Amino acid sequence: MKVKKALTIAGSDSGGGAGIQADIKTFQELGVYGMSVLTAVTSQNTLGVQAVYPLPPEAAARQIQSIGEDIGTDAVKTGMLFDAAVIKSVARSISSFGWEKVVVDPVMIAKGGTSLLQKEAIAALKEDLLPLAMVVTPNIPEAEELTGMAIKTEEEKKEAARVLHRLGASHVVMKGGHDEDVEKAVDILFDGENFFYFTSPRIQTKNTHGTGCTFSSAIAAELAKGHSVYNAVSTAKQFIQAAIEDSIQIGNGHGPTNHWAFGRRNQLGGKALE
Ligand SMILES: Nc1ncnc2c1ncn2[C@@H]1O[C@H](COP(=O)(O)OP(=O)(O)O)[C@@H](O)[C@H]1O
Ligand SMILES: Cc1ncc(COP(=O)(O)OP(=O)(O)O)c(N)n1
Repeated sequence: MKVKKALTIAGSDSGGGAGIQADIKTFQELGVYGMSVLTAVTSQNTLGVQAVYPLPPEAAARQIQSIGEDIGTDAVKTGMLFDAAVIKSVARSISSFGWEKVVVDPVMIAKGGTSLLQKEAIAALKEDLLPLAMVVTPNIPEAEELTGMAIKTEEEKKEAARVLHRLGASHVVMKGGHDEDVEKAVDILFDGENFFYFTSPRIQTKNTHGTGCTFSSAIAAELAKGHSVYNAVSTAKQFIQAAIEDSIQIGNGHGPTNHWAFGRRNQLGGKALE
């Protein structure tokens, strides 16, 4: 059987809603063989992040080497990288294997406010990783950090996308999950020339833990299958919409999105799950 493969380079979320766990579940649901390179272990649940245990940069390099020298991958997604040394090590390893379908989710801060990226690592993210990105997927606060711009209006979002494209990312998706006063969740894709809008109804729920991780890993899975960036983002948007609509009420804080909703709905002809 010929399978497509995707690799996530990210941190572990013990609660299973974000990080490596969200990525692997998404890969599986989208029919892609998932592999993981761990950069940090977090003690985390629906209430937030209780502790972060970063791994040394050699650990990431060695794991990537093990995968690259034997199995290979059709696409890569990066998530929580925590510090500059890990970012540089990951960028070197990705370049050395010549992997091109790279989705960079520039994870900075978890929902409860815990930092998942050191402030001084932002320069490395811009200089070392963005030039390798086929797609970068910032939320608005992340785009503000990366560009140094205050982003409020649609024109500012488009200008930020142009700046990130100039920094080397071939496609930019400006995610609209944080525009809570807007009725729709609007993500804007920029390919260096044109802007494309992906719009869905905003779902009123507190269970949005892991939305960014799930969205970016869905893009990586679709790229691994050979789809265009536009089609990959389009499927990822449908995947995350279903995952939030059918989100899971567990724990006492922000519950996780539902990774099996998209596939099960397709089996049920589009109906929401009971
Ligand atoms: N309440 C919501 N309703 C519908 N879509 C949402 C909602 N919140 C986030 N999204 C979508 O989830 C994806 C991740 O966005 P976002 O939450 O901004 O990322 P992050 O988790 O990195 O902050 C985007 O496609 C965004 O439009
Ligand atoms: C280990 C780990 N990686 C990334 C995140 C951030 O996930 P995200 O999808 O942005 O979701 P929220 O944290 O905003 O719920 C994380 N929390 N943990």
